[in-house]
This record gives sequence, C-alpha cells and structure tokens, in this order.
Amino acid sequence: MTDGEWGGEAGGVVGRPWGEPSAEERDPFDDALALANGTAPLRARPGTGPGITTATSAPYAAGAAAATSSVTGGGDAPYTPDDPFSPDDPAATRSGPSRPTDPTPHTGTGSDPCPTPAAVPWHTARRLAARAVPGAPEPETAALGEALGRTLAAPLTALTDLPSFDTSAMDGWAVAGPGPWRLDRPADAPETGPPSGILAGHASTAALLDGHAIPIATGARIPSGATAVLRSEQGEVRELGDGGRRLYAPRPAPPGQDIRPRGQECRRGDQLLPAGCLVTPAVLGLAAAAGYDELTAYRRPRAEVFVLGDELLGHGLPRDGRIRDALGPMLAPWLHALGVEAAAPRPLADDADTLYAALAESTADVVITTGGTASGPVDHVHPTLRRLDAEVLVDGVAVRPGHPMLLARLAPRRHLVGLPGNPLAAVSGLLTLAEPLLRTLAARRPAAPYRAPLAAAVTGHPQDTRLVPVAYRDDERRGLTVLPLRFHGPAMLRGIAAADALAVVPPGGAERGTELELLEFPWSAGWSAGWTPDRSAAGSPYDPTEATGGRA
Ligand SMILES: Nc1nc2c(c(=O)[nH]1)N[C@H]1C(S)=C(S)[C@@H](COP(=O)(O)OP(=O)(O)OC[C@H]3O[C@@H](n4cnc5c(N)ncnc54)[C@H](O)[C@@H]3O)O[C@H]1N2
Ligand code: MOO
Repeated sequence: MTDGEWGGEAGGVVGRPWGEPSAEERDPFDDALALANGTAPLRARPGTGPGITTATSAPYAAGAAAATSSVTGGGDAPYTPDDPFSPDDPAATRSGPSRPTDPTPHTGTGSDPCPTPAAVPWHTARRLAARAVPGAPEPETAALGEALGRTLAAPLTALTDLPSFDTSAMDGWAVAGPGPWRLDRPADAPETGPPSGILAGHASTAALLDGHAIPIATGARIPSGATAVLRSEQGEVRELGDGGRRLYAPRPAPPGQDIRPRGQECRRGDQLLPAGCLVTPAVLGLAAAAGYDELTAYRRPRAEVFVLGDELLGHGLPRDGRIRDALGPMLAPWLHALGVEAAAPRPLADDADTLYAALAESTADVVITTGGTASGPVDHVHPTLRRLDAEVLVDGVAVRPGHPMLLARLAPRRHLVGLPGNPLAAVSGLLTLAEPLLRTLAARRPAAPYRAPLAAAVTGHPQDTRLVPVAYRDDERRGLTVLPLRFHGPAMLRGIAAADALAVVPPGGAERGTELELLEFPWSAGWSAGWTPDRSAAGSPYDPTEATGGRA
C-alpha cells in the first residue's frame, strides 16, 4: 500500500499515546480512528501545518490507543455515507492502532498505567483457543430430539437393512412373470369399489402366483413371487367375461423394475457415519431410518454470557446517552447455532465485585463477557481475572476489529473469553477465540477451510489481520466471489447483518480476485440475508461503488 491510499497527506499527527513516530511510521488507522470517534482525521492538509492537538496520553489508558483528539478549524461532523471525501465509509474503518509489542504481562489497574502484552497474530490466537482444552468431555447418550448439533462419539452403524424389506418404488401393480397378468383382489379388499391393494405399512401378504398381479402402493412390501412393479400409468385393466380382470402393459416389465431391494442402501452393521460427525437434521433422519432412538454423542459445551455495561438498555430507544444492548440478543442464538448450551445472557452492572462474584460462581465451561476488556475506568475484566488468579492465555490479538479480545483459564476445564464491547469487535472475538475453543469442547472438527476470490479490492491494516463482512456474489467469469460490504466499523452491525461470511484480510490488504480465507456463519449455508445484487440500492451494504472496503 502507498501513503496515497491512506490519503497521502504526510504529517499532521502530533501525538500518540505511546510515542511520537514520524509521519512515515504513523499508523494510518489513527485517521480512521478519529473519524470513527466522530472527531476528525489526525492529519492536516498539505501546507497547512499541524493544526491538530491530540492528547499525548489518555487519562486512564494503559499504553493503548484511542487517544482523544480535537481539531482546530472544525472537522467534528459525523461521517455521512454520501460524503464525496469518504471513498469508503472511513468512520467504519478502524479502532485504535496496534498495541506496542511489549510482552510484559499486563499487571496494571485502571489508575496504574502499565505496558500491554504483545498482540498475538490472528491465526496463532485461533490455534491457541482451539488447544486451550485437551478435548471434549465424556460422551453421553442423547435422545434423538436432544442430539441436534452435537458430535457423534461413536460411529453410526446401521441397526437394520435399509430398506428393511423389498419395497415398491411406485404406485401400480406387483406382477409375477411376463404379462398379461390376472389381477388378484387382495384378500383384505372390500367387496365393492376398486381394490386398494397392498398398502405401505401392511404386514406380509400371500405369495403372488406366476402370471398374476396385485395392486400395490409406493413403500409397500413386495409380495413373495412378484418379479416387478408396473406403474399405474403404464398398465391397463380390462374386464374379463368371467367377471375377472386382466392387466395389460404395452412393454414388458423386466425383473426388478421399480423394486427397491432390501439392503439397497445399507446392510445391518454397515457404518453409515464415523464418530466425529456433526449431528445435522439429515443425520437425525438417517439415524431414525436406521433404527436409532438415541445417539452416543458428546455433551454440548455450556456457556454463560455476561453483558457488561451500565449504559446498556434491554428495550426501547437509546436515550440519555444510553444505548441498546446489541450483544445479548445476538450471542445466545449464535452460540446455539454453534451447538452450545447457553442460557439467556445476564446483564451485569459495571462493578468489579459483581463481576468477580459472577465469574467465581459460574460453573459454565466457557464464560463469555462482553465489554470491559480495555483499560477504561469501569473496564473490570483484567483486574477481576487477576483477582481470580486466572491464567491469561491470550491478551490482545493482532486483528481489526476486536484487538482487545482475551482468553483466560479460570480453572482446568473452565475458560473465559472476553469480547470487546464494540459489537463487530465482539463478533470478531467470538469467531477468533470462542468458536475454536467451543469447537474443541464439542469435539467438532475444525471448519473446512473455505476460500473465494474477492469481487473488489480490500485495503489491509499494515500489521494486523482484518476481518471484513462479505457477501457471496456470482460472477460470470470467476464463479462464486465475495463482495466486501460497507458498514464494517467496530461499532457497526449493518455490514455483518447483510453478510454471508467474514473474509480474513491479511496485513497489507488484498487485490480484487485474490482468494481469501472465509469464516462462515453457522447459518450461512441455509439462511440468506435476503439481499440480491440487483437490489443493491445506493447506500445499501451491497452498493458496488462503495465495495472496496477502503481503509478498514
Ligand atoms: N485507551 C484505550 N481505549 C480503548 C482501546 C485501547 O486500546 N486503548 N481500544 C478500543 C477498542 S479497539 C475497543 S473494541 C474498545 C473495547 O472496549 P471494552 O471491551 O472495554 O468495551 P466497553 O468500553 O465496555 O465498550 C466499548 C463500546 O462498545 C459499546 N458496547 C459495549 N457493550 C455493548 C453491547 N452489549 N451492545 C452494544 N454496544 C456495546 C459501549 O457502549 C462502547 O461504546 O475499547 C476501545 N478503547
Ligand atoms: O474498536 Mo476495537 O478494534 O473494535 O476492537
């Protein structure tokens, strides 16, 4: 990337919390951060000199970003999507710059500035999370109705042949030998009306003699002696002079025609699926067909979600500086879709003792907190982890958004994932740390790596991975591509709500056509956001003119 791509205006940054790099060194995300904060770019127009004053240290920051800034000469206007000077919603682009790479453990408190540890590379963080636990808990027996989303702990072995008897594949007649056939009346047929014949679910009937036929329904057991099934539309019944009836067919009915032979799909004892398979609705269907009432599966991991923030409202419109909790309603169903047992998220007051008590009392495999991961005056997650003597495994990840996310071990098999409060940053933390950890706990296989080419270039962070909401789009030449969406700022959900996946953008960005790793959502295979490219009205997340991802 060139400076020009970041705006091209060198200079103008007069202060950063951890030092004062030269114009060349400065993290271009400062500009976006300022815009995201609704202030102004931390840069000056060429020739105007540094007309910006920036706090050199935040009042309670511990060597991190988010410096407050003010600008002489205005610039406080909030971002508007139609701003011609905003090639790609810069307000969405970023939060703070990368943290310094001091590996010293974080030991400070809100009032005690301290060095922050190095942010872990994104792929490393995912691996650490996946390996934080040795594996899944003991398998258990689960009724079919309880097994959806679990992982099979034992192979699914057929308890019966499928089909378990020779079965008619069509409505028509079971026939024995070459036609025409004398049409038998089923033994249990009523005296009047057309004979219904052998119905599905009926017990065995008498053998069919050579040259005879009998009406039969799809799914009914083939009588012994029958050689084929003649479809109802392929036969003609004629009355005989003696009161009997005869069945004619224009073509011969070769042996086996329209008969599903017993064991065609499997024999009893055949392995249908190996251990380790995810129990999907289709697996439940197969298990039921194969004779199962219950499955041997791993228990679902149990998660508890604590939503921190006195500013959060549970209902109604934002008011008096307070906002709606966007994470509570999102996280529980997201966890359910990942096969996790999660109760309704619990809002917790911004109070250290309250958080301590909640974490100390929780028995969940994984506690997920939202907010409070940074070093603000009421950010209690780090101090509480120290108070609990928890082992911090990941403290900050080199990913945008979401870099303050963390993973800690509360007890040998109990973990905490701290999600940042900014909603898209929280999703980033969920997919980076919580999902791999929960996957291991649920004995699910790692998601199959999935890649697709970009429909438009995406700008990268200089050092960190970016996770960018993308939507699938069919391209005549390239086939399936992914279109980066707008509204991908750390505090925004509009982009991800219209997305099919998060694209993993390497540091430095990616050109159009580059194949990127994708993190799919647990519902994206079957759910659609309901948008189509031709509905991409200006301003929508699909608006192609805004699709480059810009400086995020
Ligand atoms: N001095 C520094 N300040 C901040 C840094 C930093 O490195 N140094 N990082 C910034 C980044 S990046 C993020 S992300 C946030 C993370 O902050 P916290 O995890 O402590 O979260 P909060 O401060 O509690 O909230 C941040 C933001 O998100 C809103 N929020 C919180 N919970 C919810 C929710 N359930 N639904 C909707 N919105 C929520 C909250 O109101 C704040 O606006 O820290 C930056 N600061
Ligand atoms: O604003 Mo932060 O980067 O979202 O995690």
